[in-house]
Amino acid sequence: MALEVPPEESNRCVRGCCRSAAIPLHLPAASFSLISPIARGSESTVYEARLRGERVAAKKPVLATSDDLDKFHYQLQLLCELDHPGLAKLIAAHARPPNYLMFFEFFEPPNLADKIHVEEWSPSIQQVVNIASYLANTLQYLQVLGIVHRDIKPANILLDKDLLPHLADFGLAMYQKDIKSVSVENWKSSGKPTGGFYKKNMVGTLIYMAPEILRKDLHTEKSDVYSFGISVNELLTGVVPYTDLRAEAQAHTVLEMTYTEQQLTSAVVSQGLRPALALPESGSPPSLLSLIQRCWDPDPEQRPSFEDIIQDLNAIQKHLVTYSCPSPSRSMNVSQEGNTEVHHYQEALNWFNQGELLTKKANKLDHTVHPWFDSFDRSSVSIYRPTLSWGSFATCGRRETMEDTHFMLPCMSEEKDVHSFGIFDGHRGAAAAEFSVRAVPGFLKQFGHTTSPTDALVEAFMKSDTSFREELIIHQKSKRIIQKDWHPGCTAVTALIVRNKLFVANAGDCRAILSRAGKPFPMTRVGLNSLSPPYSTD
Ligand SMILES: Nc1ncnc2c1ncn2[C@@H]1O[C@H](COP(=O)(O)OP(=O)(O)OP(=O)(O)O)[C@@H](O)[C@H]1O
Ligand SMILES: [Mn+2]
Repeated sequence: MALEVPPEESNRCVRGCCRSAAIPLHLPAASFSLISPIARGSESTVYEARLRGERVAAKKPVLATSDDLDKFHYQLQLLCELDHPGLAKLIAAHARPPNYLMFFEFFEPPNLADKIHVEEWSPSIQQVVNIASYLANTLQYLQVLGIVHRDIKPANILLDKDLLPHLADFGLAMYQKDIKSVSVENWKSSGKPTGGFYKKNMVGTLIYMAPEILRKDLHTEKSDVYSFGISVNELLTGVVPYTDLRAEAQAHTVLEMTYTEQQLTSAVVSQGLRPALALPESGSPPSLLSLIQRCWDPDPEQRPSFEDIIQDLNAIQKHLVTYSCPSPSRSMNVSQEGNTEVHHYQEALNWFNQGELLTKKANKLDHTVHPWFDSFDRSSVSIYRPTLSWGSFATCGRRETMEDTHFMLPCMSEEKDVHSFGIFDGHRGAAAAEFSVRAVPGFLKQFGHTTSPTDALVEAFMKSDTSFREELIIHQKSKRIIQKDWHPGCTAVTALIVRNKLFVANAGDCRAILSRAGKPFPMTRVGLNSLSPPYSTD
């Protein structure tokens, strides 16, 4: 086998139907090796593997028929189109005989199912809402692309080290348009659906399957909503659906002893049987329990869309955050808002999460160098080390809601001599300020490994600005933001202290003032997007 792959062949599969500018689809044999199996399914085996020295997960499908091969190419085409931080990312594939393999970003076991039922992990309500919310965002992304996943369940959800969920297993995923075309074809050719049609369309895992799927109707986004609801309840209760057991090993036996497949199917379809809902005594907010019940409504039309789900979860999350960690700005927010129930539609999006998600993705890179310290003379042993104290106060002013945000990150990186603080003053709503308060420090950490402090600040500002605009456009396109001509923004000021140097950056009219021996010293110029030269803190 050739060691090198000609460049024109590296980004396409053997048939030429799968192409990607970014993902190599034809690898030299020497570039990868399979180490040991992680999971064996009926359709594929997943291995821990190495790809160009990196630890990855390799999925090797069982390819027994030409139909299996078609499915592999279909899945690969679909995966090549996806790019979202909430997914287990495809990083390469080998789509040529004799080896058909897909390589994914590696996630340390256990997956969410094993975490709940083998480790018997009991997440807090906050953690459940967080996971549900990230997952709903990912599913919303798929829905905008017209994709249904068709196998949402905890075993297909992988966790990163921050316990954020990444959706995996696109073995059954399809474009909604293709599901329709299958049905039309079948009706045309035989006048009624064939057995093959039933088999092809009735996929997924029984306990997570919506009644319409069990009735052999077509799968829609709302069938994914159903499986999502069952999964969130499972996370909340820790119990395998339709059993009262936490540990999976016995649960399967109990499930089989209690119901045959047909009995369970008919109970779910005709008698509205559902898993036992989490109890309010467990601390689950009633709004969360009602959301789960709406997700598993027998009528798909009555189930919320992922858009609705995200909106509900954001409201729940806000409530939880407000009560579990009151901060000056948060509590101010509550007292100012009182119990007004008016929610602006665009505020239903969780901009904090959006900003964080974005930088999380890139922060995975493992860096060792830190050029921020390069500008320091290492020979000067006795450099001045400032003693830091910090605090914040926020007040809402005359507005109805708080539109300003801030972050305080003393000792922001592994290097304890780096500290950062920032304030964002929201304009036309809090969206940009909420997004930036997570995005700017995220990007600062990221760029801190490649550029000088000044460049890192410039880059962090610019990148947050462009990313926020991109997010806005995406959500406007997906109709999560329906308000026309809405242009939220914010001004910003950030202070970055690296050892004994202070760097200040501002955009717009946020000001930083240094008090030097009681004398005010302006660090920023109002109205200009400016970066101040470094000031020695001594
Ligand atoms: N990227 C990954 N990193 C680490 N582990 C993974 C990864 N992808 C999959 N796994 C592990 O392998 C298991 C099976 O993966 P996946 O669901 O993609 O394959 P499958 O053959 O379709 O499985 P099944 O048929 O059982 O649903 C997952 O539950 C997870 O534990
Ligand atoms: Mn799976």
